[in-house]
Amino acid sequence: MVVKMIKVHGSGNDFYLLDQTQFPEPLSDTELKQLAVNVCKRDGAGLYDGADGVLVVDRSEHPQVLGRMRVINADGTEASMCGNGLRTVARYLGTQNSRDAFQVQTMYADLKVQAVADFANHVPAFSVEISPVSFDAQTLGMHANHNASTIINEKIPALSPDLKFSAVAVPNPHLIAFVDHATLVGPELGRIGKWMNDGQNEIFPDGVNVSFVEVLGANSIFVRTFERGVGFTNACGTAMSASSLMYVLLHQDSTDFNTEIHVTNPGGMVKTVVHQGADEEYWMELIGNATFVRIVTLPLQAALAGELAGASATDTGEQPAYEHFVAGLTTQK
Ligand SMILES: N[C@@H](CCC[C@H](N)C(=O)O)C(=O)O
Repeated sequence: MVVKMIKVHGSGNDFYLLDQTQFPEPLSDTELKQLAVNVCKRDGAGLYDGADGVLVVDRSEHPQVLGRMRVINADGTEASMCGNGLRTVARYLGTQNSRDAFQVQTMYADLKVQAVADFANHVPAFSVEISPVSFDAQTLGMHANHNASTIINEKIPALSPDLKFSAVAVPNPHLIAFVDHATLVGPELGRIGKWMNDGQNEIFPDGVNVSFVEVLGANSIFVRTFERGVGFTNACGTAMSASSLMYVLLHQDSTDFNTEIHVTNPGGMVKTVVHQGADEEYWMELIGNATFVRIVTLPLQAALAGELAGASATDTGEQPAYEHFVAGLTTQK
C-alpha cells in the first residue's frame, strides 16, 4: 500500500500532513510514532528535508466538526496542540469540504478555524483558535519554586539568577521569558531548553516548550523557541500565542486585549489577537500562512521501516512565493 503525505508549514514550522482516511484502518499509535521518527530526521536521513513533526488527520465523531488533528513531534512524542500545524490542517479540510469557517477536533477542544485573506500572492492564510489556557502547575506538569501553583513573571532561581519566567498551557506547556536582544540570540535559550527536555530534570519532568521574547515596539514582538520533542524550530504557533498572552498581561503599556499583535520569528511572521471571554477565560487567535510545499508518496511499509529512498514528490510551487513574502518582511523592518 502507498501512503500519501503533504509537506506543509506554518511560518517555517514544517510537518508531514498524514490523512489517515486514505487507509482502510488507521495506523496504531506505535506505527504513528515510528513513522514520525523516521520521516522527520534532518540532514538527509529523513524524508527529503525532514520535518518538525507529523500532523495526523482523522475523521471526527463530533457534530459540525470537519476532522480531527493529532500532532506527533519529531521524537515521536504526542503533543496536545500545534498552532502552526492547525492552520495547514484547516486549509486541507476546508479545501476537501469547500468550507471557509468550521471547527477542528484537537486533544482537549474543538477549535474554531477560518480562512482569511492571503498574506501575499500564493501565500494562503488561516486564523485558528488557541485554547484552552491554564496557568496551573499541575496542568503544566511543573514543579518549580517549591511546587508553586503558578509561575507568572517570576524568577526560577534553579534555572537562572536573572530571568523572570511565566508558565502557561495553551494547552501544551510553555515557559516564557521576556529578554533583551543579546539574550534572545545568545546561548541561554538552548541551555535551558535542552535541560528542561532532558527527561531527567525535576522541574518539567515531561518537558516544556521554552521561548524567549523580545518586545520590538508597540504591538510587535519577536519569539524564539526551543520546542519540546523537536529542539529549535523556525516558529512555534502555540509559543507565539502564549507569548502574546503574556505580552498583553505584562506589557499593557505597549499592547492590549483585542488588538492585533505582529509576531516575527526566525521563519517569518504571524499575527495574534488575545481575547478574554465572558467567563474570564483567555483565548487567542493565531493568524498566519498555511503553505503546502510538496505532495509525497512512498510505500507505507517502507516508510514504517525507515526505507525512504523509494519516495516520489511533486512540488506545489508555493514555497518560492512564501520565501518572497519573508524577504519582503526583512525590507519592511
Ligand atoms: N510547533 C507546534 C507545537 C508542537 C508541539 C510542541 N513541540 C509540544 O510538544 O508541545 C506549534 O506550532 O504550536
